[in-house]
Amino acid sequence: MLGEKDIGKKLAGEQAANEVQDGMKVGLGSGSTVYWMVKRLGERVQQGLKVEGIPSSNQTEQWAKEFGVPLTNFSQVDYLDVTIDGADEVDENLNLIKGGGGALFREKVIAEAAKKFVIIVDQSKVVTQLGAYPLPVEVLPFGWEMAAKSIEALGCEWKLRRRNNEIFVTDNGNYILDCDFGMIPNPEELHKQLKMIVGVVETGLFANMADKVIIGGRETTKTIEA
Ligand SMILES: O=C(CO)[C@H](O)[C@H](O)COP(=O)(O)O
Repeated sequence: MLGEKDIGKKLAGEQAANEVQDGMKVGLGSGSTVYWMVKRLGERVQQGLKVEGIPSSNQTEQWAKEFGVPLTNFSQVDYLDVTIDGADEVDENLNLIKGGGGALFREKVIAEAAKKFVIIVDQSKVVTQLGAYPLPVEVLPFGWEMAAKSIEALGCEWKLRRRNNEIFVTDNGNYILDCDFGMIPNPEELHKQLKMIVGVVETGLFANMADKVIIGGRETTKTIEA
């Protein structure tokens, strides 16, 4: 049986998939909310919907194949009609923290490539200000310790992400630093500062990018548009 959060994720994911139109090129985000979106999209493909997706992670690629969503890549298409992705936090201005699953770099690429960027979350992800969730920052393995020192100097405590006692390695072969900055009053400025640091590949701050957020509750969804 699904818990309350999972019901919200499923409702939001399915609604976003239901809004995809015939012929669209779709950026497929990552995470457990995206799972429901890809599953529903696959059902619609079986019913005749024509779409092509670009996945943002190996896991999403696997789900797309499992559910029968046709895939393409950036050598075949130069834009996406819509990208649908989850988030770890969403603030009142639709700024996001992403990267809990470690797919933030590819997620940012498919978000940038899309005419419309739609976020799907359960109610628990909505906050007044970003920062309770530690900010994921993807760094190159070579000299990551140097990048970590520079990031720390911006005022955070960081942890190198591990999984099963091993260093977590992204689909791009990089590491993730989970950075606790406390509350983040200016996400765009912090993102810019982090991107200046040598070795930082991408940050999980998605400032002023989302066009629409679908929030799944226990029984219904609520939509906020930018
Ligand atoms: O940014 C992400 C992965 O890098 C995910 O979209 C984010 O972590 C939300 O995941 P979930 O839907 O499982 O809560």
